[in-house]
Amino acid sequence: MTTPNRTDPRLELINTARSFYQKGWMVGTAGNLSIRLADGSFWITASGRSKGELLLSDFVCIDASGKVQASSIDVKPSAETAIHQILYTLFPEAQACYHIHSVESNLVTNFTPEDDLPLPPLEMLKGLGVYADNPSCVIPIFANHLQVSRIAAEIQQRFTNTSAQIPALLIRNHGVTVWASSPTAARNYIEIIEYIFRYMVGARSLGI
Ligand SMILES: CSC[C@@H](O)[C@@H](O)C(=O)COP(=O)(O)O
Ligand SMILES: [Zn+2]
Repeated sequence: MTTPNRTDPRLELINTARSFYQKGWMVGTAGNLSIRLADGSFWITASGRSKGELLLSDFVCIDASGKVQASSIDVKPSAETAIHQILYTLFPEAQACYHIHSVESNLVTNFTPEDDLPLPPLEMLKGLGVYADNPSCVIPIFANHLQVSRIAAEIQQRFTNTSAQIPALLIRNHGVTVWASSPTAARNYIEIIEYIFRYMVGARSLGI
């Protein structure tokens, strides 16, 4: 294993996973996080590891062609690596991709049978890059296939045909994924989209 230094991206992912775990968004082994490096490779959480207590050894490096790098072959990559891979391909500016399983991100996927969920016109949308008066914004919902490669293929198909209004997507009864140009931005996007989902669930329970 390589020796970590202060700029080792795995340290950022360990801290972020612990923070998301404490918020109840990465309980048990749920969710996966990745950071892309300058050479196109990316570090991703290993499959089935407790996200509240990740170690430097709980990561796999995937090279730009999608193969596990030789130094990581004894660790199994996240089962959802194909989703990170396709998002990095679709959005070349993306440097981080975070996927979490909050209760609210599951609940809101049942608010519509359609493959787009309208978001309320909240000020917080500006934090996702939506600047408009009374914005009309949607987040795409994908089916949760057991075969993750099918989810990745449908993401590819959809974003090849339609641009993304916000850097986030939902998988039905599963969770939310964001991509961003930096790890800090990805963390902010997760926190902002979660605030919006919490608002939506609260508003529905109040009947407004
Ligand atoms: C708690 S099971 C969740 C998994 O099936 C999956 O959806 C997930 O997010 C974590 O899978 P992993 O392979 O550990 O990255
Ligand atoms: Zn998941």
